[in-house]
Amino acid sequence: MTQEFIDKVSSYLTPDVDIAPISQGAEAIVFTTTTHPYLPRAKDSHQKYIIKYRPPKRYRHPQIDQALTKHRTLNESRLLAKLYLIPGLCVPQLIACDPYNGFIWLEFLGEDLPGGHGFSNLKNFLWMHDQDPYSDLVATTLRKVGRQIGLLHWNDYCHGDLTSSNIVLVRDGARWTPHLIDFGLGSVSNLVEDKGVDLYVLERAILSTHSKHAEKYNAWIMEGFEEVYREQGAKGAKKLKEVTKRFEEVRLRGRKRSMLG
Ligand SMILES: Nc1ncnc2c1ncn2[C@@H]1O[C@H](COP(=O)(O)OP(=O)(O)OP(=O)(O)O)[C@@H](O)[C@H]1O
Repeated sequence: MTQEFIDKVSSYLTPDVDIAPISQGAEAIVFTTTTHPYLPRAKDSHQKYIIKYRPPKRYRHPQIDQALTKHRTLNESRLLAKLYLIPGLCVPQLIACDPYNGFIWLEFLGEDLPGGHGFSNLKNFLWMHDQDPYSDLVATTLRKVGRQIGLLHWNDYCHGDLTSSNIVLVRDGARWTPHLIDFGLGSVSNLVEDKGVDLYVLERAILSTHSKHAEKYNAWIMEGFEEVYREQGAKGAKKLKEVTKRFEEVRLRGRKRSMLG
């Protein structure tokens, strides 16, 4: 992560806002902060927030770059605000958005897993349980992951980059509640194609990182996903058929593609 960006962000936010970089992706630099954008700091509070910043891309024409940053920041913020209102769906709460400068402030989710297993995203959680992959805890958590995706799709939203790192687990006693993060490529969509691709991307992600147990893991995710649709009666069952059929087609296309190289 370049110091130049950190200094730029720090001077824009003023020194009153502490920032610690945690990730630099293709799109954005993500920081944690203990400062809320407009509430006073509670005494002894260890509350953390996320600041997601889309830096300018020098290779783009400045005006196009500004317009794109504004569009993507707004798109992600709007989606999060709408998704947060869907009962049962778990996404980070949107705290503030500065689309012209490419900043989003979010609720911080998750924690460090015990035993140095890293941050509590689904990928690390599955690594942590590599020795007990068929435990009730793993099965229940993966079904809950499937339910989150089911709820997202049933409400006609698609994620666009559904990997196991973009599913954060929040501790709830001895259990975990999956939350979906990173809606930078998300969309409002009723297209079965988009839903099939979401399911395929996650299936591939799990296959590539947890190949030994991937079949079982993906089956549990699909159980949770299907449950949500079936709860909607005949209409849900019909839509489920369409999505799973397209998922199978996307999978076949993916196989052909990987055979051809
Ligand atoms: N609300 C959140 N709570 C906790 N951690 C978060 C949150 N949002 C993002 N992160 C952390 O920051 C990382 C990057 O965030 P995000 O995926 O939104 O950015 P990105 O630039 O689109 O990333 P990438 O290009 O790698 O997909 C996440 O993988 C996660 O570890």
